[in-house]
Amino acid sequence: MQDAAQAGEPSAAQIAAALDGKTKPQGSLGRLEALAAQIAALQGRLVPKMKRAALTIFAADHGIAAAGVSAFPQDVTGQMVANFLAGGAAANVIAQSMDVPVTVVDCGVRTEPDGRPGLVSLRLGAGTANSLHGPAMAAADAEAALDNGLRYGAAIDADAVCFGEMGIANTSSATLLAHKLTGIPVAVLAGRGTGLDDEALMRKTVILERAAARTGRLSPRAALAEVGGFEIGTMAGAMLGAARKRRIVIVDGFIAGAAALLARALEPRVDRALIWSHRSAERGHGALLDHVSARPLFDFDMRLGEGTGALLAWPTVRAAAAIFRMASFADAGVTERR
Ligand SMILES: Cc1cc2ncn([C@H]3O[C@H](COP(=O)(O)O)[C@@H](O)[C@H]3O)c2cc1C
Ligand SMILES: O=C(O)c1cccnc1
Repeated sequence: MQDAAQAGEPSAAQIAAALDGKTKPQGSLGRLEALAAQIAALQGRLVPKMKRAALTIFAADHGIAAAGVSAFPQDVTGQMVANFLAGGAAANVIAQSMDVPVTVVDCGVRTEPDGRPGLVSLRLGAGTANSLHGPAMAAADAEAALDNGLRYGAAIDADAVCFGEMGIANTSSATLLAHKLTGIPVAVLAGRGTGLDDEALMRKTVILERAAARTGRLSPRAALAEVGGFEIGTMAGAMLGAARKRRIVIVDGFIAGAAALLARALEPRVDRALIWSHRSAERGHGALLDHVSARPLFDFDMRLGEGTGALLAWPTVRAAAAIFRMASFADAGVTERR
């Protein structure tokens, strides 16, 4: 639902009229026009500013990794954090190709990364506990993750924020969180993650169904505490913080999608800031997107995370904002349709 425009800001009708007055057949830029309208409504101006994007990668470890739900060992989380800081990961090279700066936020990697430029510490511990046996984190840590994220997200100096994540076994935490928030069955949401084979996926599904059965219906905050992750909670808070400052939030894949579900559950108005970048190849992502009636911009069979999908959407978001700078029929002396 479109929010009512605030005093002095263009209404949805005024934004639509501005787009319709540009030198093109009405609606001919298709979904780019819908994106443009969303950006103008969020910023409350007819010529929105969309110059700078920034990527943040939220990283943390997950106790449920001990249940054998990932194809990779837990140490890879910390090793990849070092790789991000050295500039060697997929997210780094894609971001660099677009001049987008990268920040890594340590939300609770098992072994604390060495302080390096580009690293922000919002650590809540050395990873979560195994949610198969008990709560992943204390209620106070869930609250702290959201608060840390809120402050961090509000302080990012960019017109659009891309959020990615790193955390071995976090497709499991995202599956459980999305299940608790939406009621979509675990078996629909659980996927291959880093590359489980058929048998390992069956085992993962059984394990996650057991973990889900440990608790009943949960509030959003309780769901984060019971089955979530430090990086997922911090990212959800950052989505809220950035959206409150009227920044576009470009949502990445399955795990970021679960964080967005949490952010929406806490504050439905965040929706006006969210742009769902891509449909991940991770099994449950389609069901998650359908649940929020989101139609992502593209489907590249990607299933990496790190914010790689969000980054690829950035040039399209920037181009969408630019169409407000087109000449109108009147400005350019172009004859309008009969
Ligand atoms: C080398 C490597 C780089 C990654 N970059 C993102 N992920 C992705 O895979 C993980 C989730 O999958 P699962 O739940 O199966 O562990 C997350 O860290 C996610 O960001 C990676 C995974 C690996 C192995
Ligand atoms: O869609 C994602 O974000 C994803 C999928 C698999 C593994 N890591 C991330």
